[in-house]
Amino acid sequence: MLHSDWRRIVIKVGSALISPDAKGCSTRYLLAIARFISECRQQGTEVVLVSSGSVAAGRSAIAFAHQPLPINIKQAMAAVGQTQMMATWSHLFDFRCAQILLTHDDLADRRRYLNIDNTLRTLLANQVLPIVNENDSVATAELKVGDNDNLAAMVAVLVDADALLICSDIDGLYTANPRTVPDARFIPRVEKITAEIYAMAGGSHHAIGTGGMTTKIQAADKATKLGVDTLIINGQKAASFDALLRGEPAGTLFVRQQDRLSAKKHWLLNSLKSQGSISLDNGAVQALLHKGASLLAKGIVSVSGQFDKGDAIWLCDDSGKQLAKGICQYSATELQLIKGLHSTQIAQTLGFCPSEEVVHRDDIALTT
Ligand SMILES: Nc1ncnc2c1ncn2[C@@H]1O[C@H](COP(=O)(O)OP(=O)(O)O)[C@@H](O)[C@H]1O
Ligand SMILES: N[C@@H](CCC(=O)OP(=O)(O)O)C(=O)O
Repeated sequence: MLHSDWRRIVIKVGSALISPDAKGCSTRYLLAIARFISECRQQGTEVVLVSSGSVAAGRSAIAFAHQPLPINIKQAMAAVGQTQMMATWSHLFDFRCAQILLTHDDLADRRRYLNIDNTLRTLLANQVLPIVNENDSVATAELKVGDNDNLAAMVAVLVDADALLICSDIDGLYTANPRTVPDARFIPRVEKITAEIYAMAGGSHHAIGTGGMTTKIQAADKATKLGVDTLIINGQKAASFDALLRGEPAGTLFVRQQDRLSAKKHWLLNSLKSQGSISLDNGAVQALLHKGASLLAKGIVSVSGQFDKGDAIWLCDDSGKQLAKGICQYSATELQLIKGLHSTQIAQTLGFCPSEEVVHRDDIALTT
């Protein structure tokens, strides 16, 4: 049985597993990974896949002999390889897959961040497997996250994942790159990511990987700070997945620094500045405080301040007491129009309905 705390996981698969010979996609390693993903879903764990490999898979289609590859060549390769990569994954599953291509800008812009969050939640709720990659064909160097290890960590935080599994071509973290330092020792568990841990990491040994161990440690750093356990495992060995499915350790575990929910609550309450507030009727207050429910338009009595979709706002009772802070799916202007309405009336009033919830339960932190 998979780790019982893992209700939602993000699995990142590196280029070396998708395209081991850098000549199109191969199922050599993907079969075992696909079987693992299917098994996780059968056990009730939701999965988001972050898949590299578009550049590696499209490499043979675009003529270019020199290294490093210029950006326009990589973009053309990615445009060819992305469709091949998606087709390869889709053939390995008997459920639907969805493609999500992101740039750094999409994650930095609050409005787009929320849209991605809503899309991913909707896909998961409909048992579709989201397959995320960087939008390599359009993103310029300045717009790029740059590597899928960091992208996967951002996605793991975005979807409130319990764990991030980084599947690579090596068993996990060693004290130095074992391909160049033969007596490097394997590290099964990292309690805290320090400068010493960063110093162990070297780059990739092959031309198709991006970042090597450095970007994996950066990813683990980002994710564990926000309550996401991070594992680096060898995706070339089916035994790694069998061990995880039996609830046994595999690879290198970077232990999360604090509970995921308290990390998010801390971030919401202390890092996000509130841009406005809404007051709620008694029914909404009770649902918020005692049922852990999302906030619907029906329970909103009044709106104050000028805030935009994606801003943090205070949720107050009718005396103005601040009960919780949350990320609002609508602007203040839109809320003025839909306050007190049933969710089914939102679309006919605004002409659109990005979300039935005004503030989703995952985006609410109670003050007490
Ligand atoms: N300290 C280290 N421990 C393990 N691997 C390391 C270390 N430093 C560098 N590496 C290299 O990182 C590689 C994995 O990163 P990378 O090639 O980018 O893979 P991926 O395509 O899976 O992202 C390993 O194959 C290894 O050559
Ligand atoms: N987005 C790129 C992959 C970037 C990347 O981080 O690659 P890797 O180090 O193999 O995970 C692609 O699809 O080719």
